[in-house]
Amino acid sequence: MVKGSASSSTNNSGRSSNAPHFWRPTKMMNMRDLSRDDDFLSHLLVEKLGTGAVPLIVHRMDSSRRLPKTDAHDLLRIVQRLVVNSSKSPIQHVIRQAVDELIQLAAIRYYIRDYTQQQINAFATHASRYCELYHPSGLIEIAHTSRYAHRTGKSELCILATRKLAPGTVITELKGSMADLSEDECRELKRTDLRSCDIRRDFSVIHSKSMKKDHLFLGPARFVNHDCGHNCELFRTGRYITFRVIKPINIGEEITAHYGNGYFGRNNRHCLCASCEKAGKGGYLPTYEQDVAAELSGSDSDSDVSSDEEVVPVPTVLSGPNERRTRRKTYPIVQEVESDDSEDEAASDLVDIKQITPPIDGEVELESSQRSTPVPTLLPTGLTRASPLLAQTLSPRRSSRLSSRADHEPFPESQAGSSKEKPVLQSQSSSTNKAKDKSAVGKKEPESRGRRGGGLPEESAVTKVVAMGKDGKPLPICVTCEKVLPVISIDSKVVWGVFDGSARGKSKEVDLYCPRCMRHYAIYRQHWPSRVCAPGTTALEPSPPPSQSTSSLSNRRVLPTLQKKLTDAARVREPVTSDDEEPPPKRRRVTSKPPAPEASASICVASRASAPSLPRKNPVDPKTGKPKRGRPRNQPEETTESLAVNVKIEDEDIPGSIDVKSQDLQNQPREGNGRFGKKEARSDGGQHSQPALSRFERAAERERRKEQTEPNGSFSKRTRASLGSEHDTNGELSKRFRPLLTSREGYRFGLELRPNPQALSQKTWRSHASTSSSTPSTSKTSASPLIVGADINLLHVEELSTEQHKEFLLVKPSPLAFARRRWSSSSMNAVGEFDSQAMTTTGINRTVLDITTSSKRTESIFSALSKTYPLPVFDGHQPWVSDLLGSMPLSGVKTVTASEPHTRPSTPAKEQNRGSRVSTIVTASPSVVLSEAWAD
Ligand SMILES: C[S@@+](CC[C@H](N)C(=O)[O-])C[C@H]1O[C@@H](n2cnc3c(N)ncnc32)[C@H](O)[C@@H]1O
Repeated sequence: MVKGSASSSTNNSGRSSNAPHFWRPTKMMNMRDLSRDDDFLSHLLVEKLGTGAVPLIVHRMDSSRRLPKTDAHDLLRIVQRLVVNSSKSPIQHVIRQAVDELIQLAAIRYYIRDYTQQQINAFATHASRYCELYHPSGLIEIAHTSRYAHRTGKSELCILATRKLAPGTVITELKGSMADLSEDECRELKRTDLRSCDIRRDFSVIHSKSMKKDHLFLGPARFVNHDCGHNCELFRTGRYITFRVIKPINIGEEITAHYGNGYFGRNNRHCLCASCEKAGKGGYLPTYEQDVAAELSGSDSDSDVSSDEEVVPVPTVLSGPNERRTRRKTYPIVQEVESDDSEDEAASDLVDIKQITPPIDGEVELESSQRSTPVPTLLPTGLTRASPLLAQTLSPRRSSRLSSRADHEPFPESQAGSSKEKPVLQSQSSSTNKAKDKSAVGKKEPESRGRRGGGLPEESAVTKVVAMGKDGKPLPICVTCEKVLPVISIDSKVVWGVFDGSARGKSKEVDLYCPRCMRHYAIYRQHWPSRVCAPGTTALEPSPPPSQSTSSLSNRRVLPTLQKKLTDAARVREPVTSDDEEPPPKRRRVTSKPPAPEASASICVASRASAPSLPRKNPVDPKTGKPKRGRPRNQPEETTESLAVNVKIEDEDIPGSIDVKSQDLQNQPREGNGRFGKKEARSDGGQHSQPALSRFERAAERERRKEQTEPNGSFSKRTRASLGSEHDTNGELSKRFRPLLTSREGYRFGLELRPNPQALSQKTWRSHASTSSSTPSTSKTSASPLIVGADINLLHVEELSTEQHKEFLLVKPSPLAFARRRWSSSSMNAVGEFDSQAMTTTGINRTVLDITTSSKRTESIFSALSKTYPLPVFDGHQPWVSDLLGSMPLSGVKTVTASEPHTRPSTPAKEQNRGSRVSTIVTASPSVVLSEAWAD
C-alpha cells in the first residue's frame, strides 16, 4: 500500500492542529482498519441497535476478519442514556460519554485491543458520529432500503429525515470523512473479482478533482444515496464533508445527493434512483435490460469499462455471483471473541479534508471513480414477499400510529423481484384521499417514490398506496410508519422481513414493525418519528451502565495493555483550540467531583486527561495476584453518577465551588476496587465501616431495628434475651445495646429520615435570612442554619476571630458536588453512631460544620471527628457560632432540583421536630444540607 500524503495541518504527532479533540485526521491509518471500523460501528449502532436481530449487511471491505459479538442491550442502554442526558448536558458532552461507554464494552475493547492510540482516536471519532445521530435534536436517521435490491440482490442503507427540512439547512450530523485511497486500494475497490468474496466494488469512492485523488467515504454520510433529482448538496465545512438541503424535505423522506453525471455509467444510465424511476430513465428505461445485454456482449461502443482496470462485467444471471453479492456476504458473528489476524500495517492516510479545495463554491465535486456498471441481477423468484419478521419484542400499539407518514421506503416490488415482477400499487382506503386513491388503484403510482425533491408536501395530500404482492394481496406494512416492510437480503437470500404466503397468516396476528421503527421505539419509547416525550408521559429511565464482562480469557489478557492505551489516548485527546473548531463544552465547575477511582476509561474527555481514570475492573485477589472473577462490584461512584442524572442545575455559574477531592481524600488508601481501605479499629474495638447496603437492605434493617426497640427506644425483652450480655468486658454498654440516637423530643433519627433537602434548607435559610438583622436565632428558637462550607482546615476554630470565621464561611461549597452525595452518606453506622471516617469519604473533609443538634451525642461526634480527621467543627450551641451565623447575610438556596423521590413524613408531630431532624441529617448526611445552602 502506498502512503498517502500527510496533511499540511497535521503535526508530527499525527494530530491535526485544528481538529477538535474528538476528531483527529489520523495519519498513517490503515484504510482497511478505518473502513472496518466504520462497518463495525454502523452495524452496532444502526443495524443491531434496538432490533438485535438484523444481520450484518453493512460491510464494505474485509469480511475475512470476524467481529466480536456485542450485546444489543448494552448498546441500547448506552444510546438511551445519551437520550436521557441530552436535556441535561451539551451535545458534545453526552456524545463523548456515550463513546466512552461504548469503548468500555468488552467486545469493543477486544476489537481495539491491538490498536494504536491514533487508531483508537479514529475509532472513537467514527463512534461519535454514529452516536450523534440519536441525539433527540437530530435531523436524520439511518434506515434500510430495498430500492436497489431487485438489481443487486441485497438491501442497503439510506438516510431519512426525521423532521421537515427547509432549503439551506445544514445537516451537521451527516458527517463524513474521507480515507485517502492508494491506487492499489482504489483499484481493489473498483474491481469486480468473481473469485474473491471478500472484496467488492464500492461506490463510496470519491474523487477529488483538486487533489487528484480517490477517497473512501467514511461515517454516516456514506449512506447518502444518489438521486438525479437530489434534495441535498455535498459541501465541505472545515474538516468535514457534510450536506446542505436544497429542496424541501419531508419527514421520512430520503436524503439524497448527486454523485456526478457519470457515477452509474455514462449519463448514469444504470441509476436506480426515484427520479429515474419516475421519469422512466436510467435503470428504469424500458430498453434497459437489452442495453445492458448489448453492453455486456461488447456491442455497446459507449461502454464505460476501461481496459486498464480489472473490472469484470458480471452477467445478468439469476443466482450467479456478482459484485453485490460479494459485498453482502453474510458476516459470521462469532460467539466468542477470537484472536485475530495480524494487521497489515501498511499505511494510508486519512486525509484532512481541509486539503480538498472545493472547485466551485465550496463544494467538493464527486466524480465517478467507477468505470464499470452496476450489474443487473435478478432475485430468485418467490421473493416478492418476505419471511416472518423476527424479534417482535417491542409493542408499540397500532392505536398510536402516526396519522400520516411521508413516503420514505421504496416499495419492495422492485426490492423483491425483477422489474417485470413489480407488484401492483394500489390505493389504500383513506378518507382524505379517496379520490386520489382510486386513481392510483391498479397502476403504478409514479409518486410512490418520487415525492423527494418536491416542495414540502402537505401530509394530508399524500396519496397512500399499498404495494401488492404477486398474488394481488397487499404486502405487509410496518404498523408504525405504515410503510412496506423492507426485505433484507444477503446474497439474494432473505434474512429479515416477511415473505411468502405462509407467513402472511402470522403477520395478521402480530404487529409488524420495520427495523427502523423497532429501533426508534426501543430508544425513545416513542413512536417514530417523535423523539421527545409527550407532556405528561414518563421520560426514559436511564439504565445502569453496561456490565463489564471480562469473562473471556483473551479479554483478560489483552485488557491491561488496552487499558494503558486508552489511558494514554485520553492524554492525547486534549482539546485543541482553533478558529475552525467547535469550542469544547463549557466545563461546569459544579459538576466537578472526584473522578471515580478506576471507574471508567475515557479516551475522549479531555478534562480527565490529567487524572485519567481506569475502567472498572475486579479487585485483585491477594492470593493469586490476579483479578477476581465475576462481575465487578458496583462502586459508590455509580450511585453518584446516576444521582447526578437526576440533578438539574438551573444556574451553572456557581462561584466558589469547592473541589471536594482534597489531598487527604486522595491519599487515603484504597482497595483494588477503588473503595477506601479498612478503617482503623476504634478504641472500643468496633469498626467504623459499615457494609454498603442496598436500599432494600437498609429498609429491612430499619424494620429489624424497629422490631427490636420498644416505643421508648429501649430493646424489647425478647430482643434483649437474644442479644446476650448487655455490657462488654469494660463494663460499658455493649454496642448492640446502645439505644438508637434520639433527639431531645425522642425522635429516632437515622438515615431513614430523609427530608427533602432542598425544601428543608430553603425554609431554613429563608427563615434565617429574614431574621438575620434581628437577634441571632438558635436551634432552640427557630430552624437554625446548619452547615456552612469553607475551604479551610481548622483544628481549633475557637481560636479564630469572628472575622476569620466569617471569611471561612464565605466560601461556598459546590452544590452539585454535594448533592451528588446526598444519599450516599454512610456516616451513621448501624447503631446510629457517628462515623467520621465515612464522613470523610463522602467528600466533606473540608467542611466546617455547624452541628446544632441537641443530641447528647454531639460531643462524641465531635471527638470522633477530631480523632479521625482534623475536621473543623462548630458547635451550634456555642454562642459565638450563633452570633456569627445570625449576623451573616444568608442568600439561601441554590436552585438545585433533585428529582429523586423521598419519603419524608409530614405529620404535624414530626414537623415539630424539624430542627432536630435537620440536625440529624447534618450528622448523617452532611452533604444534604451543604448542597443547598451557603452564605453570601
Ligand atoms: C455511498 S453508498 C450509499 C449507501 C449505500 N446504500 C449503502 O448501504 O452502503 C453508494 C451505494 O449506494 C447504492 N446506490 C446509491 N444510489 C444509487 C442509485 N441512484 N442507483 C443505484 N445504486 C445506488 C449503490 O449500491 C452504491 O454503491
